[in-house]
Amino acid sequence: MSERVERGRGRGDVDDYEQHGGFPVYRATEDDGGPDFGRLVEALRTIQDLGVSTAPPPDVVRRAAEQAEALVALLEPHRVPEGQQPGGRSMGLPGRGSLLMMPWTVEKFDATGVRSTGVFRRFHMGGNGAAHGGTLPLLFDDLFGMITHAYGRPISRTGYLHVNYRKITPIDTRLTVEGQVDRVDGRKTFVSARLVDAEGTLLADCEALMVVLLPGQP
Ligand SMILES: CCCCCCCC(=O)SCCNC(=O)CCNC(=O)[C@H](O)C(C)(C)COP(=O)(O)OP(=O)(O)OC[C@H]1O[C@@H](n2cnc3c(N)ncnc32)[C@H](O)[C@@H]1OP(=O)(O)O
Repeated sequence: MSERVERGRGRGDVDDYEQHGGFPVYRATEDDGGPDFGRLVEALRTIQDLGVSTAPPPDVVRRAAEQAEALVALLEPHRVPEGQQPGGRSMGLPGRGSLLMMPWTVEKFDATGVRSTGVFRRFHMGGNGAAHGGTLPLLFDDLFGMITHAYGRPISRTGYLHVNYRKITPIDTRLTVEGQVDRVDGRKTFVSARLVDAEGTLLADCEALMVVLLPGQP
């Protein structure tokens, strides 16, 4: 991905990252967390699934709480500042190894657009087997960040994001999201994307405005 980062630069209005605002460009790696980081993240996601889909007896709850607290104690001494943790920067892992982002896999990443596939998991569920409505903007917003970056635009933030929920988005079902830059107007980058199932049925579409940050803007 660092290669992609380099390739993306220079196409925007400002190719010097010192000249505009926003967060620093963090170095992205394939396996910054080492060979077991993917296992850890996947186990933590499964714990999130189990946390919302099990009803264990009290003694199991007590033991699970003790083990969870032991894991917290193990990891706690290793906190690092933003940009130094592998979570969110491990480009070889689903969702870049982030517990916040959808654990999806990027299939296409270039200036013509970005495509990603994956499933909404049990812990993403809102009700009746459907993904929570708030998880779709997260999926689209993260995709738009990648699209903007792949297009070579300077660091931008989302000005607005409009989702049309066309059909129920099922959990535990492989889906595809794909989008692209539609138009650039000064600091404004207009982007759009579609979420479809394996048959190509449109589940949701989204359009958004990404605004290039000015120097000093956070
Ligand atoms: C390349 C890496 C990509 C990373 C992607 C990260 C994705 C994210 O999730 S970011 C988090 C969510 N977003 C935020 O927190 C943003 C919070 N808002 C802000 O910081 C500011 O409002 C910001 C920077 C977007 C715009 O503020 P400001 O710099 O004052 O710009 P402003 O002059 O108001 O707007 C610039 C242009 O955009 C337009 N615009 C801005 N917001 C909107 C909006 N909501 N609707 C319509 N137009 C808008 C303005 O009309 C203006 O247009 P024009 O140049 O034609 O007059």
